[in-house]
Amino acid sequence: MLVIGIAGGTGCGKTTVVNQIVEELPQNEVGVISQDSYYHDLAHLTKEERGKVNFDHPNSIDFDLMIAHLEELRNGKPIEKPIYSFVEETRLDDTITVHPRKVIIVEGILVLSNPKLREMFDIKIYVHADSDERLIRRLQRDIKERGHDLEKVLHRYQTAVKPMHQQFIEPSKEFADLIIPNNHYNTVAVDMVRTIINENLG
Ligand SMILES: Nc1ncnc2c1ncn2[C@@H]1O[C@H](COP(=O)(O)OP(=O)(O)O)[C@@H](O)[C@H]1O
Ligand SMILES: Nc1ccn([C@@H]2O[C@H](COP(=O)(O)O)[C@@H](O)[C@H]2O)c(=O)n1
Repeated sequence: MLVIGIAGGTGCGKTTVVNQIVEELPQNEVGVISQDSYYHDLAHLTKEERGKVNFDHPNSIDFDLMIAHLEELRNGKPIEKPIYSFVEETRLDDTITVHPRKVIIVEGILVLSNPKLREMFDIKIYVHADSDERLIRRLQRDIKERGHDLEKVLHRYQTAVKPMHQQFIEPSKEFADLIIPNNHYNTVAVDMVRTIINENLG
């Protein structure tokens, strides 16, 4: 199994890049695990309390479960991946079965900052976009898709997203084998990653 880790700050385009990579590959050969699925279950907190959690700090992620799941997949076993609701800001009761695949892509803001997880990647990629680009994209996405208002997005950006990016995410760039510039759509880089994957599938 080939395991590819893809990190980068919020709004840099990780999900978009992963979708573009996967789009033209055989569906049953490639699987995706997103760090977003592994936020700790906060069902015991009220919605107001959940709203105050720092979702950009490594402690907000259940890395133990994420690593255990990746190990299971590498051992040829299926996993029950949690489902996270950004609107409710907690895990849902349901899970999704993910089967082992020849290629697994693991994406998320902090996936290169966790040493144990990082060691499991055969290829480490960091997607870069300037912070102003990322903030603009984040504002548009969170208001449209994640049920947040302008004030909430900006407050979170200043109090958690930006400081955690500087402390944990940006420094993890040094572990990358490949940095994808993504201020603009980067089809060349996407094609290159797809070529590497195809070589492994073939
Ligand atoms: N290169 C790009 N140029 C313009 N918009 C982009 C680009 N890449 C992604 N986006 C848009 O930015 C938003 C955030 O992208 P997404 O892939 O969800 O980022 P991430 O997963 O890193 O948070 C989405 O609305 C997406 O359509
Ligand atoms: N309840 C939550 C949980 C997380 N976030 C934000 O998601 C960002 C990471 O996801 P990306 O798709 O943007 O990489 C992270 O910056 C968290 O602040 C949230 O808004 N609400």
